[in-house]
Amino acid sequence: MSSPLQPMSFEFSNVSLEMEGKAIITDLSVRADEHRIGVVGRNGSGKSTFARLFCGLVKPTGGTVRVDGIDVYADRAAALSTVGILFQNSDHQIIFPTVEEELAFGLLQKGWNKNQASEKVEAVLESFDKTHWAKEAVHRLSQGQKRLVCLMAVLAMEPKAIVLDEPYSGLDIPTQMQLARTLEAIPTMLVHIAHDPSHLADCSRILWIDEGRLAMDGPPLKVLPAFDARMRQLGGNDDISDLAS
Ligand SMILES: Nc1ncnc2c1ncn2[C@@H]1O[C@H](COP(=O)(O)OP(=O)(O)OP(=O)(O)O)[C@@H](O)[C@H]1O
Repeated sequence: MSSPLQPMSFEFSNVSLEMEGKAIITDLSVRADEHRIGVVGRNGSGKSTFARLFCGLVKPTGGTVRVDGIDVYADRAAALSTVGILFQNSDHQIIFPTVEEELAFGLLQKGWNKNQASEKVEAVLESFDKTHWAKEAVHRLSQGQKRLVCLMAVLAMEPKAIVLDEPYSGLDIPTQMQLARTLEAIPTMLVHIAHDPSHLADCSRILWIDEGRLAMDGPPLKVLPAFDARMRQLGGNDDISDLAS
């Protein structure tokens, strides 16, 4: 997993998304080719929606999303090999009863045969020293363990870019540190959504999304202190009922 960084880029061109008559993302344009990109924003600002658009899981109402030049919504087959997503909630990602089935699913979807898929699953489990998990019932694993299963399933697909939606939420500190080391070694583009700015200090670029728009875009030393100051200001003033809508 310490192979050289692969050149990658993504581009949102005037992307908008409305759901149930409400603007969730509004005219968002951004192009990036950095390998570590952070995304911050308040609850409900549109970060997870950005992640779903990035992976082509939802059709923009306007504009296009291209990752490595591929229109990820229009070309689902190419998108499968291009982008991966680690969902905020592992239970939204996991659909199979055992770890090996979960890891094989995406590969079979990609057109691999059963033998190819099971060889790859074994190799991925081995790279994480988790071969003993192969037959394990996923529902018996802890949240942190499930997160690792989801990450392994994404990595098995060898996507060129991975969106991580709050990968550390609900994990204890040792598990966070282990996961951080694993993520650090991944040679693909990582787009990391986080509430805690300290998790994004190693990113080379930060996108701050606010009310579905790009509020600020730049290096972490510029964006994170501004974001942090604004969040503290809001936290000082806000009533708990005043969640971002
Ligand atoms: N299926 C849906 N239908 C209508 N509105 C939706 C739907 N999914 C999300 N939204 C709305 O879109 C907005 C953005 O949601 P999103 O999950 O992208 O926010 P977020 O920034 O990831 O929030 P959080 O930090 O709380 O995870 C919210 O106002 C949410 O209520």
